[in-house]
Amino acid sequence: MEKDASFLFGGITFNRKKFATDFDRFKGHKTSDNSLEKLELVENEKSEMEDATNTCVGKKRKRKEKGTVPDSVDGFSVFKNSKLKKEAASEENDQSANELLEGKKEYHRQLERDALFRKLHGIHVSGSNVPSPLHSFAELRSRYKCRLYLLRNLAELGFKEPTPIQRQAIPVLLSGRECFACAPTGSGKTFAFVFPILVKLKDTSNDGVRAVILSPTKELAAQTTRECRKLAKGKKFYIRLMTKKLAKSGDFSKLRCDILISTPLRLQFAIRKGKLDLSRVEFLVLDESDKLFEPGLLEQVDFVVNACTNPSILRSLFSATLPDIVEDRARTIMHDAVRVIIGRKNSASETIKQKLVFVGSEEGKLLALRQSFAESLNPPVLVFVQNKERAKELYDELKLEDFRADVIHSDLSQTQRENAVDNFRAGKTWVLIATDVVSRGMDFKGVNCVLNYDFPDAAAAYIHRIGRTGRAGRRGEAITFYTEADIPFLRNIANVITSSGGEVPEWIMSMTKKKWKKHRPQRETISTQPDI
Ligand SMILES: Nc1ncnc2c1ncn2[C@@H]1O[C@H](COP(=O)(O)OP(=O)(O)OP(=O)(O)O)[C@@H](O)[C@H]1O
Repeated sequence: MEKDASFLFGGITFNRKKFATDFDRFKGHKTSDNSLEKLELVENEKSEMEDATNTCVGKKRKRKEKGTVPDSVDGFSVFKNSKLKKEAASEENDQSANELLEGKKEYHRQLERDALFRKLHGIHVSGSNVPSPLHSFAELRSRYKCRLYLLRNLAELGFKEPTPIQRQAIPVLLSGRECFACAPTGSGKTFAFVFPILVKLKDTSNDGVRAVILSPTKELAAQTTRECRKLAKGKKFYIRLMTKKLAKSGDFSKLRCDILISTPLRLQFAIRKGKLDLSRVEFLVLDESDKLFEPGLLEQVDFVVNACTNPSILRSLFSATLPDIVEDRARTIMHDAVRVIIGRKNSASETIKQKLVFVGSEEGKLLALRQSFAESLNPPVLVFVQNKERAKELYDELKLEDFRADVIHSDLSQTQRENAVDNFRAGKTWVLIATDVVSRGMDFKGVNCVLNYDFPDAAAAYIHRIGRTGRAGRRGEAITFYTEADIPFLRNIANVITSSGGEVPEWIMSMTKKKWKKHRPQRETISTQPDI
């Protein structure tokens, strides 16, 4: 983390009023935090009352002892009535005390039920007053008065029940709490932050941009925009993707926009041009937050965060990998945020079968790749290499073969990149050679295999790359080639494999863990052509 991160999110305070929605759901329900407060309040009042009664009784006793208080006398109703009233009041007190006690017990029973339910779904939370997880999408209506169109859209998308991250992060955000969340790749994080935004914004308005979603890449920003529109279907919201053209010449003072999805650079550019006011932004999502916190993007992100000056803004951080340093930073600035971790932090999805393959040297890789494709090519396959030069080289080697290869990297035009993604999605391309430009967040449905032709430069990169397969509960396969030069870094990947239920040879596990600095060795050119 760079030093300048210190002012990231500075000056924003948590608005306690935001608890109101979640408290509301407990109205008439004995388990609310609010009712707990009430309980405590009334209990205090009750004990004060008891003290007062005791004092009275004491005084009465004393007076009685002194013989100054007459017993009730027939015909003197004033004494009789006051005694009856006292008895009735004390009965009422007893009754409400019992009810309150029962309410308190029920509140604790609810906490236990929540804990059990979270355990069942691998949900780990920390923070105060964490709202109960969702048991079903239908609860969104009863608890948060979510509009019917949203539930209809979820049903149309074929979503039967919330994923674990959705079960917990949606209530957190809908309760007006900030959130940092870490959940495996392909586990539905996108809807976990898009859904609350749509519920809370209710309708389109003329107020300007009210929600901003930051994504580290243009591809991911475009995908999130599409997902957002899918969920908002049937409702007139202005959901815009920040394109190059919009950033350059869009006049946001004249353009309706409720939700804006952008990369940090484009957003920074538009703000600097003075045509974009983010002072009314109510929701700011940093998707793939650990990537956004990396040097290079951090300054731009910081700029955007500082432009969102609404004091009651709700910020949230989502990623499949949440390094301690990012979490620590988030903790110091998001004081009342809820932390939601699904499964084990920084681990891969358990639906991916992971395999390490020793290929000796760089030369061995092409051979191993061809052999692997010849034995069992199960398209679509995503092949990751270290950089764009190597992506071009590998593509040159494979383009003439009959497994319909294509390539995507940052040197291609936006249209070429979009075409590469679309063709792969449509099944026209079987093998897509890629750099890390598509390693995060991209939801290519049905990728059967991810092949790390070049060893990833960090454990987080590994988790995101292989996370392009095995999504939304489907099975997937991940193969990672390693050479002699990669061996010192094997242990870090091996840890990811074992923590998601996979097996690795004992000798790898007995290696010492390398303090991971980005492992980007100089690799030999990919070519079977003889050197001239
Ligand atoms: N409740 C649900 N039931 C079934 N499928 C769902 C549900 N929610 C989301 N999905 C689907 O799961 C897939 C993965 O979702 P998404 O892209 O949000 O994952 P993610 O957690 O953001 O992954 P990554 O970490 O790679 O960005 C998508 O195809 C999405 O449509």
